[in-house]
Amino acid sequence: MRVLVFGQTGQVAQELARRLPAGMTAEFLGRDRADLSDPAACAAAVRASHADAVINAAAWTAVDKAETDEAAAHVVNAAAPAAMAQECAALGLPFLHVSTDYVFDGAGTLAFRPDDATDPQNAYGRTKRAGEVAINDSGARALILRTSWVVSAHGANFVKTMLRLGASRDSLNVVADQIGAPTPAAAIADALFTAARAMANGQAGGVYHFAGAPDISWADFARAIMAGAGLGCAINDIPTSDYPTPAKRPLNSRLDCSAFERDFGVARPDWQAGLSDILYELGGAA
Ligand SMILES: NC(=O)C1=CN([C@@H]2O[C@H](COP(=O)(O)OP(=O)(O)OC[C@H]3O[C@@H](n4cnc5c(N)ncnc54)[C@H](O)[C@@H]3O)[C@@H](O)[C@H]2O)C=CC1
Repeated sequence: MRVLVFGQTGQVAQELARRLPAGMTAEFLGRDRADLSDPAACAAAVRASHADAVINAAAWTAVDKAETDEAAAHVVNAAAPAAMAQECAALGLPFLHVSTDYVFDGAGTLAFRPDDATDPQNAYGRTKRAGEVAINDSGARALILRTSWVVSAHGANFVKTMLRLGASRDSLNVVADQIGAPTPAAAIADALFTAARAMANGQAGGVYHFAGAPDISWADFARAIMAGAGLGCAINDIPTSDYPTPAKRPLNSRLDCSAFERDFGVARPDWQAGLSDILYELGGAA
């Protein structure tokens, strides 16, 4: 089975490259070969690929920057995936796309289910939601996998930020009223491959949630990182209101992942084990 992947240097794309299952080959398109600012070029890349399935692991992920450049983020997060999906529909290929908890408003304390009403609270979330809608409208057999708080040993993410700051500070203030789930990029890669194979064998797609377990606050996650890395940096709980950012973040990022486990047999990954693997890879484990 041959898979075309948009993305090469991102967290999920790198784990897809490292975790390619036996019996699958994959071609990875970095920005140099497929710029998502050019949707027609993305459609052409799908057409030229002769793949059995297409995975989009590339996205505009600069959440705060999207506030001031929403039009450009929209092209990358909505118009380009729409073009990919339309081409997949024309060719009869399964299309797998990664989306985000930020499509929800973050209200309440219950876990969001895939069919709950969306109401993004920031520009990034609006562009990602627009991508979902366009993919659904494309007629492609598509799987939209919403995830949250992606972490890995590469790229920019919360684990690496905490390790950098924790090495030089005695204490850090971290928001304690945003609850969600760290999700190892490695687990997302495995989930995408499982779903791609199932869909190539005829299984239907849909909108699914996939996030690590258990749910936790950013502050408690920071404590787990410091403990795992053997750093003595103390974490002080602060409310979101004490850490203003250009883009509003949802307080409740809990995702109900039961449908993905039911339909694809993949349970929520244990982020604590994933964190240990990341710290080991970075050489920072105690
Ligand atoms: N990072 C996170 O915490 C979360 C990420 N997601 C979603 O997960 C997916 C994967 O995210 P990550 O791997 O963490 O992101 P990342 O930021 O590590 O990687 C994004 C990739 O997209 C590429 N890219 C950006 N603009 C491009 C363009 N114009 N043309 C071609 N490539 C372009 C980047 O070069 C990079 O390789 C994305 O769809 C993202 O929206 C969802 C929830 C949380």
